[in-house]
Amino acid sequence: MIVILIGIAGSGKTTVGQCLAAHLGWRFVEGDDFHSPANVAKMSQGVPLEERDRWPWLRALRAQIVALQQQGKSAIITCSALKQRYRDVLRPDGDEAIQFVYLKGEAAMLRSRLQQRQDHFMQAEMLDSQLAILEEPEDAIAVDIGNNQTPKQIVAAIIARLDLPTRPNSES
Ligand SMILES: Nc1ncnc2c1ncn2[C@@H]1O[C@H](COP(=O)(O)OP(=O)(O)O)[C@@H](O)[C@H]1O
Ligand SMILES: O=C(O)[C@H](O)[C@@H](O)[C@H](O)[C@H](O)COP(=O)(O)O
Repeated sequence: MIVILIGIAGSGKTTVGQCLAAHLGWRFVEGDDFHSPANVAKMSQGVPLEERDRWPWLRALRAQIVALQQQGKSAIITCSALKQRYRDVLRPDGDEAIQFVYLKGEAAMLRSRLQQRQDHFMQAEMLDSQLAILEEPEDAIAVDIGNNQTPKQIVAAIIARLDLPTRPNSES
């Protein structure tokens, strides 16, 4: 099974995704690693990506998903995937073995997190552009990330909502 954590920058895709993958003993695939150097340079300068910048990135991630499925591997993947047509690249055929989990949080909290986050090309100034293009997914399981929930609590909520197996010897 492939679980794709989606949402606005700062929603915790990487943090929660690493925690969830460790808990399940699954691979973790960071979607941001599939950006071209040109995309990273653009975002580092505070310039939001355009559609044409996103297609190669999304297609590369899709290729990774297909490769994982061919190898019979389960994985947690992160990708903002803010628009329906981006999600359709990642899951073109409605494959039920690929599940989107939308980390849903309020803009003020996301902004404050991005202001505090260090060493990342995506700065807080980019938040408004992300909020502007977000198409709230109808094809995802939405998980609330508010109320000061810890990553572990959010992981537990995802596991419960998706009815995922937990390893007997994994830490909670
Ligand atoms: N549940 C949480 N509670 C508090 N801080 C969090 C939580 N999840 C993520 N963070 C912090 O918020 C920032 C953004 O998280 P990150 O995982 O990078 O989000 P994304 O990958 O969606 O952009 C990071 O500094 C991270 O440590
Ligand atoms: O972790 C984050 O801060 C975000 O996920 C971030 O890296 C970014 O959102 C995309 O990778 C860019 O693509 P979009 O402009 O399509 O979100």
